[in-house]
Amino acid sequence: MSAQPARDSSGERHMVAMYSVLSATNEALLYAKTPTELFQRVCDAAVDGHQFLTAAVTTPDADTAWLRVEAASGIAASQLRESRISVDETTAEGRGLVGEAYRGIKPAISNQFMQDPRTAPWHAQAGRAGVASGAAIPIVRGGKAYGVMLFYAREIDAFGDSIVALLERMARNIVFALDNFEREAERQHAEAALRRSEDKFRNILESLDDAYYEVDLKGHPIYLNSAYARMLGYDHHHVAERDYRSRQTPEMTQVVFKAFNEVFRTGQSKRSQLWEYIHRDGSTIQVEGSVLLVKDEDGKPVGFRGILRDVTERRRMDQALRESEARFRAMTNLSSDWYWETDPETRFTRLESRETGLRESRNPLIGRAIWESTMQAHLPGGWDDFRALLADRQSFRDIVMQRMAPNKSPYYISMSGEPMFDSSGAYIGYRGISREITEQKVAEEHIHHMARHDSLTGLPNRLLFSSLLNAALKTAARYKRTFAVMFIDLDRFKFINDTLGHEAGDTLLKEITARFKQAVRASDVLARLGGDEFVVLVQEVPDREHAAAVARKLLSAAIKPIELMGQECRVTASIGISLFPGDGQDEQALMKNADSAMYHAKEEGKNNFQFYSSEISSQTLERLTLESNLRRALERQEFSLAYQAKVDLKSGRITGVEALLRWHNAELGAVSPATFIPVAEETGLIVHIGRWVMKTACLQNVAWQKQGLPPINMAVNLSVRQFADEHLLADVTAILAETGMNPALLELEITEGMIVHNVDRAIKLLTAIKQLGVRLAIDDFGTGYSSLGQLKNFPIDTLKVDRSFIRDLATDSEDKAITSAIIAMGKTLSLTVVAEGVETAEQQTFLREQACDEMQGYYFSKPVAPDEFAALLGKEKAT
Ligand SMILES: Nc1nc2c(ncn2[C@@H]2O[C@@H]3COP(=O)(O)O[C@H]4[C@@H](O)[C@H](n5cnc6c(=O)[nH]c(N)nc65)O[C@@H]4COP(=O)(O)O[C@H]3[C@H]2O)c(=O)[nH]1
Repeated sequence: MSAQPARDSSGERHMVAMYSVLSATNEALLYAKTPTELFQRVCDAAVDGHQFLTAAVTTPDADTAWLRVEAASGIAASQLRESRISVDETTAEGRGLVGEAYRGIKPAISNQFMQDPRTAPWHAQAGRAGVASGAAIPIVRGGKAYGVMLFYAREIDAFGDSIVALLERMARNIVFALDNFEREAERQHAEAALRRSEDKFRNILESLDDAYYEVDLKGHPIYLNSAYARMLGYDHHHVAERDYRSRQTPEMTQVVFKAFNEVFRTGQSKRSQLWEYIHRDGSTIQVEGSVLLVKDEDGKPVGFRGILRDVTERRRMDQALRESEARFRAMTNLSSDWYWETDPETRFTRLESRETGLRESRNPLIGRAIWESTMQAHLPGGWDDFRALLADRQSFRDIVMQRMAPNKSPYYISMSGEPMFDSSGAYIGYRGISREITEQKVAEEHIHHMARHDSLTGLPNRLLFSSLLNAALKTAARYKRTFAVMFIDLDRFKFINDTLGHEAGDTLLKEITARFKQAVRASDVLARLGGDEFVVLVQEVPDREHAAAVARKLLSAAIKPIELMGQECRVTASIGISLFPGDGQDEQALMKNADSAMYHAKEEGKNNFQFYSSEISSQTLERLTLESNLRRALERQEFSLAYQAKVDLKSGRITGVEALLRWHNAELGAVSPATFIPVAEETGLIVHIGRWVMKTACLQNVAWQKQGLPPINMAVNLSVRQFADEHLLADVTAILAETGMNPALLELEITEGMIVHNVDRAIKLLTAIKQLGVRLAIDDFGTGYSSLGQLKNFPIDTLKVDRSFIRDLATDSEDKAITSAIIAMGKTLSLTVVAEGVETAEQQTFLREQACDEMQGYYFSKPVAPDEFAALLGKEKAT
């Protein structure tokens, strides 16, 4: 239905009023904050100018099609709120102005409301309110009716075309305002969402451990998170004040600038850049950084953003790890040890060494446990013991493992290890080092063998013999068996050794060893106790005759001729036998008794064997007592020196003195040197004793001179063992220095036997002694094998003619001849000739006639105590 024409008379007045309504509604549009407020203000404005009785804005309920009054103003407002209006065409309430306008999307006008059948349902109500005409104007949005504005006027024909057009404009303005509200709501919504997302984003950035930055194209900070400030040691406020360049070295700034520049140019992000920053405390921190180009909506670059991670500690740890790894590697490279690690099942996972791996090839052990190799563990229970130890997670040190190398030589390693646990304390395997110790082991075994064997003959030594004897004792005692211990001493060995030299002696010992071995059974034990002493443990000896048979075999083995240094020699043996159990129940008794039986055999003329008997032991005891006392004589200060003068045969004046050793023992009394010197020789004690003699004699000589006595030569005897001692020269030198003795006054007496073999050594040693300024004399000359001709090779000063030639000078013409010859030859060699053991005037006269230089003997003086000798010398000085 179209609007009926409004009355002309009131038309203009209406239009003016309508314009003011329109401007009022426009104002409402400006100020209203919500659609409801807007609707109310529009309705108020429409009613305010009394243009309309009532104005309302309605919207249909989408579900029920009933209209909801959003806002209403004017006198019929309250009725309107209560009245039922629908947009449903099928109902009477839906066919009114509002329903029509809504559905038709155009104004529905009723200028004679009370007569209009469309508005019938509301006539009663309208009549009470004085409604004469009505207009429903749709509020059209997006081509659809959003709602309907309803106007009532008190006049008929109130809604002419121009009024309706204005109302339609009003509706459009409302729509504009609604759109604005919606846009604003959307904007606010978007803004809130943005704010929420920004907050979220910022929260995330703030909770980061890594530094986050956003800078503009000039590098000025736009946003830096707090981790950024923390990383550099500043508070948040400070760090934002300055750009990154102030916290970097100029060189680093260049590096960073280049990276940013490249990102700017290429648009490509950069990651894992390694930069350095200067921390607030001045230290340098290492940072791994990324740069991304930030663009605006138009794709124009506006800045950069990225993450910075402080990797100082990580890199320091990496570096430390690398260094420690390098150190470890250098160590394994330097040492010959292997470093190894295993998994929890003790299978090797790592094996490192200078050569990497085991000796023969690569690492056959990787992936295997050590007991899966060909190695054997040197543990009492073998690998079981080792596995038990590992199961207990015990550390172990220097466990020796062994196997045969392909060439059948033994191969040893020593292994040390400890369990490994991870950071949670869980066991993860073993680690340790191993080293090859084959050489050491072989050497140890060699030493072990050497410690138990004699190096010259390869026979068991005293130590090994002792343990074998003890083992034999146990078995024999348990099984009631008998055995014999035989002590064997070679009779002429010392002589051969002294005259033909050590080499000959060694050859002899080896030969005798071979023969003795043949003479006994394999089950018997032959050992060398030292020197020329052997011992045999003869197993299963049922009676004395059996033992005697073995002894006889040994004797005949010894006596067979042997060629030494081109000479045929013979040695004999003396054998002493003790029997188990009759002659002793233990090692000590059996050995001691066999030893004394052996001495008895010697006394019985050598080259025989003797069984132990209680009678012989007393004699042996004597020697043993002597020996044991002698061993303690030095420390007990039982030695002294006697001094025997040497006299010039022409002038009769004392020219020198010989120091002679005396031993006085509390138990044994005065023991003659002829008795104890050989024992001291045999036992080697003579070396210490001889040193003591030389030192005491020198001190005495110096003391006499200090007493004002004239300086005289001091002769000291050297023994075979002393001469053979490699320290002799050093000893003489040291004694001279210690005592302050004039070397020219010292004369060392040696015997021929000492120098005839190993002539080269003797010449060298004697020459060296001479170079000290010390004189040398040949003692007991004439008894040995040396000829005078040989003597000229030695740097000798004095020749002492042996006492045995002097003794019988008066009666023995041969001795006379020999003595004269020795004196004459000595003279031609410019040696001082001294005659020993001069006891009578005849002897003296003879010697003087032969132009012998000096004499020594009881005739002038016996060996005397130092004081006595000093008196003798003092007396002479006085004359
Ligand atoms: N019958 C007789 N004998 C006389 C006469 N004049 C001296 N004697 C003795 O002859 C020995 C001389 O010493 P020797 O030939 O070197 O013989 C020494 C020497 O070989 C050795 N001896 C003594 N003292 C030492 C020493 O300090 N070191 C070494 N290695 N041997 C020593 O012991 C041997 C014996 O020494 P002693 O008993 O002191 O015997 C001394 C001395 O007392 C005499 O007129 N008639």
